[in-house]
Amino acid sequence: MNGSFTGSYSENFKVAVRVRPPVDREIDPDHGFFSVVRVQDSSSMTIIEYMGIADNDYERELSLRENPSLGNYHTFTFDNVYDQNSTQEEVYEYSGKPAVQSVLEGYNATLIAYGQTGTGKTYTMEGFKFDLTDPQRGMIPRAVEDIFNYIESSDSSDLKFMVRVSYVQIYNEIISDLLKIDRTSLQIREEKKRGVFVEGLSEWAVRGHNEIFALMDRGHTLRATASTKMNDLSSRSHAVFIVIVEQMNTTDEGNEIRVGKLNIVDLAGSERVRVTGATGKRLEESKKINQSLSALGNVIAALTDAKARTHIPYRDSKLTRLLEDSLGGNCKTTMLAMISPAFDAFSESLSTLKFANRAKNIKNVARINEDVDHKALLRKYEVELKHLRGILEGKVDFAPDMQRVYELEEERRKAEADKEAAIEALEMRSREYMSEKEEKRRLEERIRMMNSQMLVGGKKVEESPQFLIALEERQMALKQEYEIKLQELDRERQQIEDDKAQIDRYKQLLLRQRDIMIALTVRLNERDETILLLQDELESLDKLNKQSEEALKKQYLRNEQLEKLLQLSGITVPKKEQLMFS
Ligand SMILES: Nc1ncnc2c1ncn2[C@@H]1O[C@H](COP(=O)(O)OP(=O)(O)OP(=O)(O)O)[C@@H](O)[C@H]1O
Repeated sequence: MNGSFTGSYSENFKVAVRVRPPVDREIDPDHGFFSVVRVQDSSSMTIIEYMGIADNDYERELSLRENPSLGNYHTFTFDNVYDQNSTQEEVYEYSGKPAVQSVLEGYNATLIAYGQTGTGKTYTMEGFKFDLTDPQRGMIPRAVEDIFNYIESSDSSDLKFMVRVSYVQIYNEIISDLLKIDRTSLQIREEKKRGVFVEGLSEWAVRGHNEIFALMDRGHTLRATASTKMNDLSSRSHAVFIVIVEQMNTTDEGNEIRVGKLNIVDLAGSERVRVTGATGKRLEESKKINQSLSALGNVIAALTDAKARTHIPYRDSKLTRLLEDSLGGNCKTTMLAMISPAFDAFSESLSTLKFANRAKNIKNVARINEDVDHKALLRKYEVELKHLRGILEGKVDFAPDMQRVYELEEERRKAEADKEAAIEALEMRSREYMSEKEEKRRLEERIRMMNSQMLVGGKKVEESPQFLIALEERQMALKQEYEIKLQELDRERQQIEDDKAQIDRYKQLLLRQRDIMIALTVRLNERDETILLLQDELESLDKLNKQSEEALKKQYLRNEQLEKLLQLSGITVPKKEQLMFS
């Protein structure tokens, strides 16, 4: 890889801290707010650890004023420290703009937002809406605006640009593409020329900020969809928005290509790691966030170890692997650590500051990525264009096929129209998303206002008429809900009883049938016995009959012998019939 080295090492890894203003829940309605953070100037700050016994912010403040030795004062210096009054514009100007400028010069640059949940990572990175007129817009809209302003202001026809974006998420150690729903379980690869990259991650060529905002909107929607399915996914995943700016400068010596890459990293809230009592899926999520953030801590510890360790454990998590170039590699990185100024968040804030303090010692070596890859898209397009021009010129010289030219022109117009329609649809979705976001913000604002009004009234919220009415309404609604539930239960009970009665009827029927069967069986047995008796009787009668016949036969033979004897003796024997009729 060609490229010139730039800046001192420390200039390539910057750490900034932003202290957000207190939010309503951190403000005492009677005494106001007392910050545990003192910002001395634009690069140093102190966080005060209270060692006394006072148990509320007001008394703590008084006792510290009376006896400052009750405080343990932790002082830090960073490249930039932003206090609660600093504006989005200031934060971008000092911590975002230099990264964008580096990208336009062909460097890799990364902005990492780190901190406890609710400390302002999203506010700093995105703001409320992607609107170029909103003063509260964050780093991303401002960076995108700057990139396209730069491109538009370059009036040299020798300079050509191509901007591509990707949006990737790491959730439970699984990498997925937020701009292509079907691309999940992606793998990280490393090539000598390209450095570390996600294989198969979609890249979208964009022509203006609206197209980028539409794509971000799309990524948000995908994250949100997953969030409903997978229970609060968005705040429990790390997300990286990637903007690649390729520029080709045509000079007499040939084409010079520079490829700058901007990674905007929104880490999962660091305090989530401590979720206790979580079970099942949430416990798994917490463990994975814990693992990846402690892997990040280990990489930073290894990179900043005075003994100059050679092994840096990038491969311990997907997050550190993905950020390998940004942490100790070829990149200009800025870590923005966010903290709350409230006493309640003291220990989280102190650990964030210690983490950021260690990160200050990371040394990156950044190079301009010149002609990083012969497959750089701009170069490819240029070669293709040259080839097509050659063909066209050849055709014009010989036989111009005007019909084909018209067809091609028509195709081009159609493709252009399709693209416009797609862009319009994306813009519309972006607007819808923004207005939803705005609506949500307005509602939150109203709730905040109502809460503060109720407190200003000097009454406890629980005693206010609005609260009592709302309570009564809620009770009524609950009562109705229970009544409906009771009716449903009653219906179910009735149904069960009906079913039971039906089963009883079947049971009776079966019992009756069983009795009939038994009676029939008894009768059949009796009949069988009668048949057997009759058979026995018949057999003995047959026997008797046979005996009689035998006796008769014998008698008959004796009679015949007697008759013969009588005849021989001359005695006439009357016939049987004669005897019978005489
Ligand atoms: N500098 C600031 N000025 C005004 N309001 C701020 C600032 N920073 C944060 N806030 C407000 O504090 C609240 C929490 O901020 P935000 O949602 O950006 O936190 P987060 O760190 O991204 O939280 P999470 O990790 O849950 O996404 C929001 O209402 C936001 O508007």
